[in-house]
Amino acid sequence: MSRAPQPAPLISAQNICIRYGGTEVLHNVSLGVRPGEIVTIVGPNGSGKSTLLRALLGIIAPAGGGVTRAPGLRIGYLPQRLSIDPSMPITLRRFLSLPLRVSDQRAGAALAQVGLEGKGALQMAGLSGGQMQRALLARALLSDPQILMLDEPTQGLDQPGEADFYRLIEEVRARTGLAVLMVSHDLHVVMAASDRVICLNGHICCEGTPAVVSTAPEYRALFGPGTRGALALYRHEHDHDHSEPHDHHSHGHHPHDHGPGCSHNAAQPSGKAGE
Ligand SMILES: Nc1ncnc2c1ncn2[C@@H]1O[C@H](COP(=O)(O)OP(=O)(O)OP(=O)(O)O)[C@@H](O)[C@H]1O
Repeated sequence: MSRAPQPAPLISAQNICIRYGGTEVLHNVSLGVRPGEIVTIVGPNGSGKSTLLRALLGIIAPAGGGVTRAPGLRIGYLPQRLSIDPSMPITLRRFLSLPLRVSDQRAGAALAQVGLEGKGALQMAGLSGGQMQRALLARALLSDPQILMLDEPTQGLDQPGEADFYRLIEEVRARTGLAVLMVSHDLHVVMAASDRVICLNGHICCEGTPAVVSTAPEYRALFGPGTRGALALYRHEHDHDHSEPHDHHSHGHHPHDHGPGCSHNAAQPSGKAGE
C-alpha cells in the first residue's frame, strides 16, 4: 500500500555547516520540520543546538549548505529567558503589546491559552519562572505562528514546572496545529512530548521517534541506558562508528571530517535565511 505524501517542511536545513572563526561547530546538518510536528534537539553542552536554531531563524548565515522556509512562514520564538529590570515596572498586559499593540480581547485570549487568564495586571518582575515562560509563550502566540522555536524553554524551572510547560506546548499544538522545534536538556519529559528527537553533537548523531532514538547506541552513549541520565550528557564520548548506515536513524558526519559543500567562511550575522 502506498503512503500518503508527506506535507512539505515548514523549515529545513540542507547540509548546513557553521563556523565561528576557524572552528566548525556544525557540519553537514540536515533536518526539516513539518506542520504539526514536535521535534526536539538534544545534545551535550556546546554541541551546537542554539547555533542550529539561530541558523534556522536566519540570525547567522551558514558557511555551507542552506536554510529553506515556507513562503511567508510565521515563526514564534521563545528565548531561554528574559531578564526584567525590577526598576522598570511593566505589567503582563503591557508586555503583550510590545512591540505591537494588541487589543484587550486578543491579549486576554492569549493569556487564557497559556493558563494566565485574568493575570494581565501582574508585574512582569514579580512572575515566577513558570509564569514568565507562559508569558513569553503568550506573546509568541499573538502572531499566530505556524511554528514555535524554543531554546531550552524550561531552564531554571523545577521538574513539575518543566512537565507542566511541555504539557502546555502539547495542548497548544493540539489546539492550533502549529509545529514545534525546541532545544532541551530535559530528556525524561522531552522523550514523552516529542514526535521526533534529534541528537546533535556538531553533526546529527541519531534521530527518529523517541522509541527508536532511545534504543540507538548513539543515544545511549549520550545518555546512558537508564535515561534519567542528563548528567551523562556532559560526559558523552564521541566514539561511535560512522561508517555503516543504520536502519532506523540517519547519520551525519563528524564535524572535523570536512565533506563536500562547506566553504571556509566564518558565520556572519545575516538577515536572510539562505536560499
Ligand atoms: N558567537 C560565537 N562566537 C564564537 N563561538 C561561539 C559563538 N556562539 C557559540 N560558540 C561556540 O560554538 C559551540 C556551539 O555553541 P552552542 O551555544 O550552539 O551550543 P549548545 O549546544 O547550544 O550549548 P549549551 O547546551 O551549552 O547551550 C560552542 O563551542 C560555543 O562555544
